[in-house]
Amino acid sequence: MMAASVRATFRLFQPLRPVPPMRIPLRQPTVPGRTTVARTMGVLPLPFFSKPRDFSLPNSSWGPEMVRLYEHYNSQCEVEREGGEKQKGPWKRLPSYNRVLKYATGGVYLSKLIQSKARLFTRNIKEPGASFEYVLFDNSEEQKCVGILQAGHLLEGPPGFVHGGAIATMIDTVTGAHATLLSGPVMTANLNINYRSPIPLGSTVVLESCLDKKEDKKTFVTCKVTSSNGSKLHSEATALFVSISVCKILDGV
Ligand SMILES: CCCCCCCCCCCC(=O)SCCNC(=O)CCNC(=O)[C@H](O)C(C)(C)COP(=O)(O)OP(=O)(O)OC[C@H]1O[C@@H](n2cnc3c(N)ncnc32)[C@H](O)[C@@H]1OP(=O)(O)O
Repeated sequence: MMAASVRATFRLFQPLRPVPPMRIPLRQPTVPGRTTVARTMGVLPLPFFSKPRDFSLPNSSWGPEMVRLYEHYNSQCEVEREGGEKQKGPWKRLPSYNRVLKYATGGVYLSKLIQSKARLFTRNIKEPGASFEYVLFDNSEEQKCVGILQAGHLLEGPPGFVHGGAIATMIDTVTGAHATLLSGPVMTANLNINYRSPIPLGSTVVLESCLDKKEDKKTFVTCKVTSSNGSKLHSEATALFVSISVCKILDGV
C-alpha cells in the first residue's frame, strides 16, 4: 500500500523535489516558558518551507560560451506563433536540485544520518563555477538530450585538463537522465568511453546523448562530447541502462 502510493509519486524516477529534512536540534537555548507548539516550530527544519534551488539556471560564474549555449537551447523551449501566442518548443530544460527524494533506503546499512546529509554528486560543491556547472535540455521528438558543461578548477586531472572520471560522471549524468526520460527508472549497467582529446579546464563543452535502441528492459544510448562550437571531438561513449522496478529502489536491494 505504502509502496504503491510512493510509486505513484515516484514516476519518472523524479529526483526533483526536496526532501523533507530531518529534525535538527535547536542551536539557541530553549526559552523558558515556551509552549510545546513553539518548541516544535523551533526544531522544524527551515528548508522544509523554502523553495529548492534550481542549479541549472545561469549564475555569475558562467562564461560567455556557457551563457550563449544556454540561451540557444533555452530560446527553443518556448516559441512564438504568428499573432504573438507562445507555445512549447522542441526543447525542454531539465531543472536540477542537489537532493533527491529519500523514499529509497539506498541500502539497508545506510543510516538516517547519512541519508539526511546525502547530496547529488554533481551538485555537492557550493562555490559557483568551482566544479560541475551544467544544464540539460531534452528534445523528446528527436530523442536527444543535450548537456552543456562548464568544467571548473576542482575537476582537474592532468595539469590544466579535466579529469577523466569527471568526464565519465557527466556522460553518465546526461545519458542517465536521457534514459530515465525514455524508459523510466533505470540504472547504468555499462558505460564505455573513448577519450579522444583532452578538455581544457574552465572550458565549455557540449554532451549530446542519442537513443540508439530499446530492447525490453534495455535502453542503449550513445553520447558525444564536443567543444562548444562542435569543431573538436573530446569523447564518445556508448551506454546501456537497464530498467529497474521502483520496489528495487524502495527496498534497497
Ligand atoms: C529527469 C531525470 C533525471 C535523472 C538523473 C539521473 C542522472 C544520474 C544517472 C546516474 C546513474 C548511475 O550512476 S546508476 C549507478 C551505477 N550503476 C549501478 O550501480 C548498477 C549496478 N547493477 C545493477 O544494479 C544490476 O546489475 C542492473 C540493474 C544493472 C541489472 O540487473 P537486473 O535488473 O537483475 O537485470 P538482468 O535481468 O540481470 O539483466 C537485464 C538484461 O540486461 C543485460 N545486462 C545487465 N547488465 C549488463 C551489463 N553490465 N552489460 C551488458 N548487459 C547487461 C542482461 O544480459 C539482460 O539482457 P537480456 O538477457 O534481457 O537480453
